Amino acid sequence: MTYRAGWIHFTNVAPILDSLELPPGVSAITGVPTQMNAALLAGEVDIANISAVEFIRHADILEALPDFSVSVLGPVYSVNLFHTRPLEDLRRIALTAQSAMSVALLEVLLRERGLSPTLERAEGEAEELLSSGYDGVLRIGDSALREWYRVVGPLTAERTMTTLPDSGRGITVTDLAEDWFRLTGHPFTFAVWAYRKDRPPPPELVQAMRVARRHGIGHLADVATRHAALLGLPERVVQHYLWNFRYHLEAPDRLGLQEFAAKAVPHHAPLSFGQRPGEG
Ligand SMILES: C=C(O[C@@H]1C=C(C(=O)O)C=C[C@H]1O)C(=O)O
Repeated sequence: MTYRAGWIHFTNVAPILDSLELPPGVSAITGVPTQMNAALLAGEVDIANISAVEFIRHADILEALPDFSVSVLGPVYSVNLFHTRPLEDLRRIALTAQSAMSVALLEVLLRERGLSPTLERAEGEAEELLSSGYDGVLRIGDSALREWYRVVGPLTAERTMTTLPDSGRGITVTDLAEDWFRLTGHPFTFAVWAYRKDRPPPPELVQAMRVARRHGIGHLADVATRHAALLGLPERVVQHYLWNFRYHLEAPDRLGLQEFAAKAVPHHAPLSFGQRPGEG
């Protein structure tokens, strides 16, 4: 029987997925986070890089690979709240239907501040939604990265990725991963590679993923050049964006994940991870 994978193929997973060669007997489909979350939970795929919050919510039936994640310490650049008033004054926020993780993170960050604006699902570009009745817009992934750069860019000799302002064109951009870092001092884990406990991946697939990741990270400049062209962004932006991710679910990432789990899903089942290479 074929083993079925579901990949969220945003640019941030390009260093793992672009050069992945699926072993015989493994097939793959792609989609946005909410589609892949649903596909895994419905049993339509056997493994997927899903929103970490769904892994936490379904910790009774899911297990995660022990050494794969999409995490960051500090800003992520592609999970953004675009807003036209200070956070404290926001009344109506448009959420993206693509994401489970960023919505759960936004809810935690608002609750920590004692804020309760109206949250509604609405698609479209942040700038358009901000001029049609919303004072905040949550966006993720490649389009959020592009919109962030349109608002706060361009980079110059003096303005680097770490010194760009957080506003432009009358819009402020709050990077949710950076806000999480200010609140907790921990990394934030957006995605883990989860599978149903009764359908663990064949070892050849996990090994192929490790090989692909090593290749991607070893050739990050090439990956960035290719994706900068696809995204229509400067190479400098995409190289920094990719370099900034933590792809190995290391101890600090797990700490951040546990802390998020305690805040967002208080009564979750214990999180389970497969064996690390060389363990057991
Ligand atoms: C950081 C990102 O990570 C993604 C965001 C997800 C979500 O918001 O549910 C899910 C998987 C991640 O790969 C992003 O795409 O901007």
